[in-house]
Amino acid sequence: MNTGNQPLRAGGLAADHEVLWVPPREAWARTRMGDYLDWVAREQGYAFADYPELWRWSVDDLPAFWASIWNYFDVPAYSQPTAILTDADRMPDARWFPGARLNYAQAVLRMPGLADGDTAVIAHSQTRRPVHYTVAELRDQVARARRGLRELGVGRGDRVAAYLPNIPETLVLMLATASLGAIFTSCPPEFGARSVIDRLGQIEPKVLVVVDGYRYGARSIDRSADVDEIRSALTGLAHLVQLPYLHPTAPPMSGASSWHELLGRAGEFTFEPVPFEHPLYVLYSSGTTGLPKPIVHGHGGILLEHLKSIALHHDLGPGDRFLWFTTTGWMMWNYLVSGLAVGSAVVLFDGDPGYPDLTGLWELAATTHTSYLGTSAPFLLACRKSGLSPKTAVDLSALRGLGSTGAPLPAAGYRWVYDEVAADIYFASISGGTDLCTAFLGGAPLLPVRAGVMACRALGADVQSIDEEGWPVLGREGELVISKPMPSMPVGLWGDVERVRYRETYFGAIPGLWRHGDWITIAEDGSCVIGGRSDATLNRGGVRLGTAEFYGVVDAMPEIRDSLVIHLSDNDSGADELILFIDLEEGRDLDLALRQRIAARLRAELSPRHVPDEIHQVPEIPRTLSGKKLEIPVKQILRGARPETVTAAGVLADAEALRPFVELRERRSGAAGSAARDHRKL
Ligand SMILES: CC(=O)CC(=O)O
Repeated sequence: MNTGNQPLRAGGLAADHEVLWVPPREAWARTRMGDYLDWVAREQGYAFADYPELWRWSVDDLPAFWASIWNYFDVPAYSQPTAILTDADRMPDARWFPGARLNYAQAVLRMPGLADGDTAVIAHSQTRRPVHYTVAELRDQVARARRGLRELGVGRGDRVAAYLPNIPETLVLMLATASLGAIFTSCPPEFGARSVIDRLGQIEPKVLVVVDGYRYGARSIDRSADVDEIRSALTGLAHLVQLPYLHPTAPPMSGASSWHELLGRAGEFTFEPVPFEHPLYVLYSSGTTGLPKPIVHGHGGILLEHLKSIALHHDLGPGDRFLWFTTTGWMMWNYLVSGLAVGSAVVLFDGDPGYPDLTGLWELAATTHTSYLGTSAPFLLACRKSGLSPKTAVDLSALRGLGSTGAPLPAAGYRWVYDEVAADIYFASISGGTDLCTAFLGGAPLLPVRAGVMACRALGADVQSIDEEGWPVLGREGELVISKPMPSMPVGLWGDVERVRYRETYFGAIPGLWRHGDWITIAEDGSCVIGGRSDATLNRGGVRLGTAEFYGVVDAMPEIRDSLVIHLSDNDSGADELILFIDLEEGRDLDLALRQRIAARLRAELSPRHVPDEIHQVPEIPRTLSGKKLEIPVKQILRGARPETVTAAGVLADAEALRPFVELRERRSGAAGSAARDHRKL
């Protein structure tokens, strides 16, 4: 066992990625992962020399590993499990912790290591003044909301929905709902009525809690008309509760009761004991067609996964302040809430992180003494592009960790973090998603950080890269699969009683393996790089090109704010076109010189195959609300699909962003279009 006196083993690391941070010698003694390793050695007799050994055990002996997580975190339970995992080899029918009865909300509100008067929630908003809850206040609010919901008739299995932003009331509502064994779901108020109805209409909530509107940067957005439309569309809705947010003194709309009434009476701080797989919340994953997929997550799976991930991988615990910039429409919100379960205070933010400029989010981290800040790759890259230096702009002395997700972060983004945020920070780009409500790739505080590389696969996550024939491969790109069950795999899809859709969605392509839809390269040492979505592949002349490496080169050019690349191919006609779209910085134009510079860069840094056939300037790259580029919808539009059929409502950050692609398709398909195409050809 490594006692912390010897340097950690770094053998086998991908040598072509420079090391930007090395864990300090005392990392083992000081981090929660080190503490857990000591505990596993002491209590279970397993001694591991380093992270790779620990990871190997965590996936080879799933029952022993997950039992250790249950015991190390001393999960509060009403009844203990009779087994840890049954039918492990029959994914997706594996069963976790049969016999256990617990409640996620109880475990979260335990807030270990914190006293009643300690800070539990700090919330900043562009709509109202900051709000602060102590541990005792948060518990009291949840108990009140629980009583209010019960008096509205909410019980086990009922659905409670929020059309609320990332504010303490949403967190209180979620925990109160879970405490009753009812099922929570949320849509952020950026979603218009159609998007909300598409989601909530599928799960028929009994209670809906809404805001009247909100401020985003300098803009006020009133949502009363949307609330009216949503209310009329939700047939099973028994109660509408309104939180006065944009207009704090206005009475609730007709037919609605107020949030203050809901919380009017003190309640008991109690919890409904539920089985491990009892539904906790429904998240939505938007495909390119049809309604958003309603993914049901369970109490026990989410609790265990988040305890492991937030405490061991992010190294968070009592005394920490955890801020991840997210809305209530992204799984990172649910992840953030679980920060309380490890004893960290959570910092909530509702508004535009780039308002009045990109310093905004860093300033928030500074004023709230945030110790771990999470954000997205597009945000970090935008900060880099703008020449921002957070370490000189604000006091980040409390910051120990920084996280990024939403898209792969290229090496230049990592370098910027260490140059301009802090040289001694533990940084991790993480990857996972809504379907597992976690990150299964990321960092570990005992591993070095290398530019452009995720340091490891998460504990308990048997992530593999497989080739075309299904063999696991190392050191070359393959399809990302998870080959063994994880407790936070969905307990089902809403309404899919026979689990037909569930099987088809995740296990249909490769029976017995969870196919995630990404390309991944895993190195000998377990570090990994995501190469882009496997369904958005650029496959030129039979050679596969990852979108992530493409963006790494193009987005690094100072003239380019953002980019999107697609590959159009057609076996019948023999078409094989690589088309690049770029959004240029203010005052820049796509002239011949810039086209040639882009081509030269791609040729030199990647290969001649990466040089696009066409480059088009667009006013904006279409992205989802959580920052993901919409490559597939763009490809489908260029192939002739109508925009409303390629994205579900509410997916796009800006619905107008698809228009230029429709226009391009029209130009390309018309006679005038061919002339224009020739003109634009690189
Ligand atoms: C953890 C994640 O993978 C978050 C996301 O990008 O959706």
